[in-house]
Amino acid sequence: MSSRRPQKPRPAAAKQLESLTQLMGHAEDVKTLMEEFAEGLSSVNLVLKQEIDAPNRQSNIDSAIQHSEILESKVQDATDKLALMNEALETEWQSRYDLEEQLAAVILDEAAARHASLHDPLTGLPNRSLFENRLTLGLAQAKRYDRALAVMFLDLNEFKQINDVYGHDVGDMVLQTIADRLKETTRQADTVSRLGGDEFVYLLAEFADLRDVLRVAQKIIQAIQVPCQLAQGVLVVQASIGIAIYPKHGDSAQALLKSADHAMFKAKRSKSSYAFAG
Ligand SMILES: Nc1nc2c(ncn2[C@@H]2O[C@H](COP(=O)(O)OP(=O)(O)OP(=O)(O)O)[C@@H](O)[C@H]2O)c(=O)[nH]1
Repeated sequence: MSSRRPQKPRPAAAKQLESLTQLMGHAEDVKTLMEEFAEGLSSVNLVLKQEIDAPNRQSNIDSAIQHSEILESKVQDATDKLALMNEALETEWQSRYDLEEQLAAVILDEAAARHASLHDPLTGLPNRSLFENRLTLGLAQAKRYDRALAVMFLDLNEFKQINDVYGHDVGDMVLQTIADRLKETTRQADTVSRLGGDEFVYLLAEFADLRDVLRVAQKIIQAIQVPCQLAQGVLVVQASIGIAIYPKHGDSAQALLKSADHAMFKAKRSKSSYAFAG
């Protein structure tokens, strides 16, 4: 799991704001120059109009030309400033684009880190932490609406042998196959999680009565027993399930998990596929 803290884009944003403020200053300069230019041009036009009947024609023309040259240089100055502004604006756009990309990457990183902190890397199933959150939430709802809730603790039988005989990689593949089947048998309101090793837990938030819970347990048992077709051969895996019901077998997340775990051992000892707590 990555623990890298995402970079905050704040200093870059402050810099961008400063540059934009400078740009506004430039824009004001250019606006003033343009206003001066328009004013100057109309005064030159006025001089040229008056020139038609003027007694000192030559000196008036000289002064108008001089005035016009000054204006030309001001226009050149404004044009240069505009070019600078364009350049600065392009830089700002590029920097805005970079910041947006940076921000998108930070958001993706955060989402990936959050997902990794709540899921099992081998199977992609919710991990213990996410399961406990959902169980606590489910319990709060069950208490509020006076409903029952079931926790099923599931442990594969003789899984160690698979590792020992076929190797750890094959063991991993079996765990992934079982996890995929468990996902398929889980309804949207329910949660299945891998606690670690060959242990999985189920949270059943909605069911009418115990027969419903048993039906789910049997569905899980059957799904697990479907032979795993691997390059190394065909493997049949079996599981033992312990079932605890709120409020009968516990009224906290820890108490229910503990009761379901004990029931799973009871099932294992009696070689049954499942057993209820108590
Ligand atoms: N391949 C693989 N094996 C794992 C992983 N995590 C734990 N294990 C192994 O899973 C096995 C779990 O064995 P246990 O549940 O104790 O024993 P078991 O053989 O299933 O026996 P019973 O539960 O009594 O039927 C151990 O050998 C662990 O080393 C994993 O991520 N991958």
